[in-house]
Amino acid sequence: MAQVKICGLREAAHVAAAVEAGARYLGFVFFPKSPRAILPAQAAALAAEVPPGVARVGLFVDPGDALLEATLAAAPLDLIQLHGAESPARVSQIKARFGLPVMKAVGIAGPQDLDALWDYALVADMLLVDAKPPKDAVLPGGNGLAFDWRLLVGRKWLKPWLLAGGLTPANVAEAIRLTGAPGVDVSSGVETAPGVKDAALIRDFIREAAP
Ligand SMILES: O=C(O)c1ccccc1N[C@@H]1O[C@H](COP(=O)(O)O)[C@@H](O)[C@H]1O
Repeated sequence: MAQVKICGLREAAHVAAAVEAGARYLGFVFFPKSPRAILPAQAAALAAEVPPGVARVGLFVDPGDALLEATLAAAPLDLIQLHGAESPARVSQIKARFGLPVMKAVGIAGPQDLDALWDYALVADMLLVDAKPPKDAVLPGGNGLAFDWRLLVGRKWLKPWLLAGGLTPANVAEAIRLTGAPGVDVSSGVETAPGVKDAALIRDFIREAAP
């Protein structure tokens, strides 16, 4: 049964829907350019309602220490998701300085991108295997774009990992079957418009991913 992360949550009703349906990770986006961006104080209010056993994930894009410090001081988080161009050294530095596990996102467009997963597996606690964004994209993730899942067939990494990128209630079961992903992460695929989550889609997604 695949573990599910629902990312980009901003409303208590959607947090509750995800938790009740069995989500294992809930993501809060601390990247101002995202339509899913949330303030630390708002995330803190949502995070306070999350029961033990469900991890509260803070998503950052190339964050400086000051942003991490201020966000972590305001909102209780269990896992830091790094979704920018952070180097392996920066991942190690953030882990050491802030004392939280780190999940590093790696964008995949072709077989040449898979090597980076090995480098990050040495320093990150988890990997997030996502589609590489188009060159002109404003967001480095959360674009609802999938990559060729066949690239992952038969691959294993040293760390737990989640599959992401263009997943929806309609395709997530096939994505898990093909790749063997132990977990999946979704944002756009459970929305009716960018940044607008839908409780029914959240439930559908979790049911399809973790039947
Ligand atoms: O969701 C966002 O707005 C976002 C912004 C910046 C970086 C990553 C973001 N989301 C992550 O992107 C992937 C895939 O999202 P989608 O399902 O294709 O929309 C997922 O890991 C989100 O956590």
